[in-house]
Amino acid sequence: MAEVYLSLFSLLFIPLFILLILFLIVRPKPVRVPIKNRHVFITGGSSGIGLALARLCAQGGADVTILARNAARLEEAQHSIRLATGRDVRAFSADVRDYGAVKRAVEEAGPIDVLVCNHGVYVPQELEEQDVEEIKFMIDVNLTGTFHLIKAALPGMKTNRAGKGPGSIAIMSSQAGQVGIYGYTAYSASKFGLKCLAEALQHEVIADDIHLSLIFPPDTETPGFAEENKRRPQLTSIIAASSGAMKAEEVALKSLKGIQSGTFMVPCNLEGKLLTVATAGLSPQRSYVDAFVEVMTAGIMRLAGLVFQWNWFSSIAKWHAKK
Ligand SMILES: NC(=O)C1=CN([C@@H]2O[C@H](COP(=O)(O)OP(=O)(O)OC[C@H]3O[C@@H](n4cnc5c(N)ncnc54)[C@H](OP(=O)(O)O)[C@@H]3O)[C@@H](O)[C@H]2O)C=CC1
Ligand SMILES: CCCCCCCCCCCCCCCC(=O)[C@@H](N)CO
Repeated sequence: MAEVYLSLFSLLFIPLFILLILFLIVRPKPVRVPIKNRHVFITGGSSGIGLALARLCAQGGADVTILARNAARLEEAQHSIRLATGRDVRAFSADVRDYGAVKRAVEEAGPIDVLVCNHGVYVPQELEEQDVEEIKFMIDVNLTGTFHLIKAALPGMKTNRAGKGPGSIAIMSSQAGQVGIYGYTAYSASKFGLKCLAEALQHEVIADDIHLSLIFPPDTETPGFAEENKRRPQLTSIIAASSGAMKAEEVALKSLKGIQSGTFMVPCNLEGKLLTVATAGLSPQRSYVDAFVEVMTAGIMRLAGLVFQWNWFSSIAKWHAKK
């Protein structure tokens, strides 16, 4: 009998003890990042997820600035946001690959409270088939472009931060930035790079009350995705379908909630939640509840991940057999 009580006790006590420890040690500490009356700067704000997020932030009372290359699409976006929210947003035409142009735009826009690096390009193809120029294009826009943007914006973000409350740098990754998949060698590499950038940068800017969020959407219905689909290898689509598709507005809503709660890794759907727990590794975690889930399910999540890999390699083998 005593043994039963003892095992019952440890069954309850050990998890509660872990929960208490996590409550005490999770870092950085929880934070709220407001957007009302604050300057939110969104790259790629003229289309898809960025446009949906710009509209949402304008609705929430933020002063929104958007940046992209194509001036006509920027103007269209300004018009549609004004129609939907009654608010004016500012727009800058620049290529994130051009550091000088990014710096000029960011300086003219004025100090930023919430920087959303959402711009991105994706041209899927097997590495052997893909032109070197296309590989460089994805790395330059997605990864180097984000470096340019953050470098240009940081001095302004840090100025008088103490008087303005918490700031945020949000980076649009992808579920293909959590696991490498067929057809995405360059794209996944560019998105994985963003994760390392965010982890290291969080250490550097925590003392300035600036908080990083990495957002990991699945396939999302956007103009860019429609283009991608015209040339996406069949196997890429098969593997990507492991995670359900979303609408740009849904991803924008998850993104905003993640930014406002200062969450470091922001999943967008149920599969994304599993993927985020499975790939938690040594990432910062502010929520002791999420940390508890990560600790308690680590083994079973690894098992689930291996089952997914088994399934993906089976699809690849089947596809080759059919050829
Ligand atoms: N849609 C999806 O399935 C998924 C998308 N994502 C990520 O979400 C982000 C947004 O994607 P989505 O909304 O689909 O994309 P869209 O192609 O619909 O929009 C991309 C935006 O980025 C801008 N942009 C592209 N290149 C540059 C550049 N060199 N300099 C400045 N701005 C640029 C575009 O404007 P312009 O061309 O005028 O410069 C446009 O505003 C990307 O980072 C993408 O990787 C992640 C997971 C899934
Ligand atoms: C342990 C549990 C694992 C759970 C599920 C794993 C599901 C992985 C699916 C990966 C999908 C990648 C989509 C990328 C979309 C994208 O970025 C392009 N459309 C271009 O933007």
